[in-house]
Amino acid sequence: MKVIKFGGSSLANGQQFERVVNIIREDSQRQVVVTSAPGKSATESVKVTDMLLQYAESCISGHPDEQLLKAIKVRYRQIADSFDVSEADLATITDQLDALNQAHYPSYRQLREYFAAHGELLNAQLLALILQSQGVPARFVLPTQIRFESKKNDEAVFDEEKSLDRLATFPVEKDVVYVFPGFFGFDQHNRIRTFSRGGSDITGAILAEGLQASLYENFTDVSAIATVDPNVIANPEPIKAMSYSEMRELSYAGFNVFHDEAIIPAIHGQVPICVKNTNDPDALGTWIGPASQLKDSRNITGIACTKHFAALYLHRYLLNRDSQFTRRLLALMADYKISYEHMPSGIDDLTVIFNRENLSEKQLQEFVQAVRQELAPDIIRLHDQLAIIMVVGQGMKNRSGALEQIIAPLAKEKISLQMVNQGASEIAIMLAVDEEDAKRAIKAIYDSEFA
Ligand SMILES: Nc1ncnc2c1ncn2[C@@H]1O[C@H](COP(=O)(O)OP(=O)(O)O)[C@@H](O)[C@H]1O
Ligand SMILES: N[C@@H](CC(=O)OP(=O)(O)O)C(=O)O
Repeated sequence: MKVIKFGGSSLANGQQFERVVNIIREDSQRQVVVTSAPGKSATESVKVTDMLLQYAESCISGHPDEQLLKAIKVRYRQIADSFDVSEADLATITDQLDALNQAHYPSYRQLREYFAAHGELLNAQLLALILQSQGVPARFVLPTQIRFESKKNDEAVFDEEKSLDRLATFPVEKDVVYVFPGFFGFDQHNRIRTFSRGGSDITGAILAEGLQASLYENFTDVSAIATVDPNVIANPEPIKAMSYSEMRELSYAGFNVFHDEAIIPAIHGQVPICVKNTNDPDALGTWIGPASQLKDSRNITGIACTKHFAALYLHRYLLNRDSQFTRRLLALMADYKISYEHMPSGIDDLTVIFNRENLSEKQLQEFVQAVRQELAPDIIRLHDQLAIIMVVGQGMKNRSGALEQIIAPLAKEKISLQMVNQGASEIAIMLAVDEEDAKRAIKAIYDSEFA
């Protein structure tokens, strides 16, 4: 049995749904289907999830945007119109949108999540109806198996163990196609909670693990994962195969074609993943699995980049002897809700690199001031507007000269390197450069390996 997930671009309109139906019918092993909400395509410029979140804000403000609600219904109607879905059946779906603003929610956060989840909830119901109308024995499944724990601060934490327990008793009958909505599940109070954005990939992965699928197929709008984000460099080399660890490093560092947290259930279940293109289903796509099964591994598999980082450099004589220094720094970071990404250190120096995207300038300055006061470093320096480039490759493991090969093209291009970390992960090298140099740096490294 295979789990097959379709992203928002694959389910954006009626034409895309036709392709999806054909892909499901083509292989009788494709029995567990996960849907995203209708996304963007050449003709649709907005994701339904974003429309629902905007609608949620209008309801919170006390002025529900009825035009927007209508526009969301139109998205589902346009899909239904491409098939044989009756008015009555469509109404069972769109009526659920009318009910959104009538329910009571424990918090605004939960209201937003509940509204957003309806993008996938309704799309899965619609796909099940469409499959049935085409003679496929499809069943919609409310994902009560996907479990979250709502914490005191209202955060929802995914509970893999409880989810697996529930999935262990899920009966997969021969020839039946099960359609699950992605992106959300239920907490201990049986209230809807969602993953972070792009989280339908995680639903697919946990179903693949829990139902012991032979393959997790993830259908999107590119024929393979490329060595570099195609929005940064045009027509980059495709990656035919890579290890779970390579994919996790690359997706965390900026390849948002696949959610980084979706790798973990796949690893636990040892289910290989194949990323494929709904618009070109015969293309081989990218295979992701255990490193031991890779036939050959290049020095560099991929180069990912994320902007909006800052580095705080601290210097104090004999800093390494002060066992409390790092602990107090991390406590301050927790107070400001900043989580660090990298922390290279030396005898007298420590740099902490963090994503500052959700910090205002004022919050950032307050944090720096608090560090100055609490820790009294001899030198404190903030380097803002950094881009983090992760160069990832299974082939770099235990290979001397890997770092030199990556850095040499940057020196040639006179790009100044703010930081390098070839730390805990033996398959990834982190480079920090000024944001304005990021694209040139990626191109220089890419050209030296692939051009
Ligand atoms: N390295 C990469 N290789 C391929 N696509 C990438 C890469 N990095 C980012 N992307 C982007 O990811 C997109 C697919 O992800 P997404 O838009 O979330 O699709 P879906 O709608 O299927 O969930 C691609 O169209 C591409 O713009
Ligand atoms: N629809 C949700 C969840 C998701 O996974 O979407 P997609 O598969 O289109 O990335 C989002 O937009 O975040």
